[in-house]
Amino acid sequence: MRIFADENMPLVQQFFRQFGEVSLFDGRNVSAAQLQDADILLVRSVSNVNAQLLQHNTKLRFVGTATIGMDHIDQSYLAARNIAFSSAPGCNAQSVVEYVLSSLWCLADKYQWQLADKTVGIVGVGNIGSRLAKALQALNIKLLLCDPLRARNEADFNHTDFTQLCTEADIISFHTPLINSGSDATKHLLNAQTLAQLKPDCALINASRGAVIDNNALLQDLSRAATRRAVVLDVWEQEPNILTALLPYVDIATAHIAGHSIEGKARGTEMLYQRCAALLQQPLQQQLQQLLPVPAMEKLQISANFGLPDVQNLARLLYDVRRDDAILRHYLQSKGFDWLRKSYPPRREFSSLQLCGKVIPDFLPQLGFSLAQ
Ligand SMILES: NC(=O)C1=CN([C@@H]2O[C@H](COP(=O)(O)OP(=O)(O)OC[C@H]3O[C@@H](n4cnc5c(N)ncnc54)[C@H](O)[C@@H]3O)[C@@H](O)[C@H]2O)C=CC1
Ligand SMILES: O=C(O)C(=O)[C@H](O)COP(=O)(O)O
Repeated sequence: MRIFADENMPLVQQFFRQFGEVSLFDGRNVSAAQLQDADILLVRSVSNVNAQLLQHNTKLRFVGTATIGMDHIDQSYLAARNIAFSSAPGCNAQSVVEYVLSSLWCLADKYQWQLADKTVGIVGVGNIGSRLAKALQALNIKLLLCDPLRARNEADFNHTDFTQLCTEADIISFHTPLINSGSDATKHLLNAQTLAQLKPDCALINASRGAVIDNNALLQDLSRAATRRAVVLDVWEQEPNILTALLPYVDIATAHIAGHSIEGKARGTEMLYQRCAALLQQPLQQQLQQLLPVPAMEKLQISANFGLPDVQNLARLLYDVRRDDAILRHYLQSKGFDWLRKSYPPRREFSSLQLCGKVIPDFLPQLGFSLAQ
């Protein structure tokens, strides 16, 4: 069995060698000729899997993307060819939540906000959006939730229409898939018209897909003297060739790494491994927990005096998004966007640090911290 995998897929050898020979490729530049012998194809978001890429391959049985987003996969084409497909739903959801939390804390420091006075609008309340909502509730932050699909299917879902959310939110965080057309399209959901409806100081966070915000319209908006909004962008239109004119206006700019915690990426590989094992009717020989590196900090003692104001310091032990903003601003021009992603420095999730103490406040597990056994 021949397995072809993106070179940026951690632990792929360890998981997949059980099924056969693993060959690695550069996901952004992979060609149809390279993949003609693949039985199993494992990609990340930078490879468009479609008729053109698979034109020379007649034996492919499985395509897996170690990502949540699937906008790079032509699923109808795979179904028509009877090729099994899987994404990795939720694999890096916690990583994105921690990115957004770190961004909020950085903005709160920079602009001296009291986050408890802010109303955060979450657009797209799936795996990431609902975890984020739980974390923000733990921090006593007011929420508006917008998810028309959930509103249609769940009678008790407290939905706020996007237009209303635009006028009422102090901060908006986007967590939708990229949907190009139809009544729930998210492409350019935030455009010149909807940007004009926002409060002049409404902050924006986009860690979903770049094209959910019309980047040219955003540039126009941010260039206006009347606009005073804080902006966090992890994703950009036309990656890797991003609109660099936005950078001076953006408070936190990162290279599509919100989901790139060690756990988030490796969980994606493991989910595809489990799916493949089921498809090939093979036993599971590997488990992520055994393959993850030991974290630099394993345990921390919490005293009875630990309170909500201490959470930010605790979280910063593990991740501060300003590191990634600084790396982008320093290296984007000389090394490029894809280099920033490929050379991403290690980041562990909150759960890697086990908290010990007689009384652990409820808000800590709600934020994703784990308790010592
Ligand atoms: N920056 C990064 O590193 C990462 C980005 N992502 C992006 O985040 C997206 C969301 O991830 P998950 O929460 O795991 O996906 P999910 O599929 O669990 O949830 C997406 C939610 O968006 C809702 N939705 C769809 N259309 C909508 C619309 N027009 N308005 C409002 N809500 C809408 C859906 O009903 C669903 O509840 C992914 O599709 C991916 O594009 C995901 C992981 C990492
Ligand atoms: O899961 C997703 O969707 C993402 O956007 C990933 O976190 C980043 O995807 P890659 O480009 O690393 O595949």
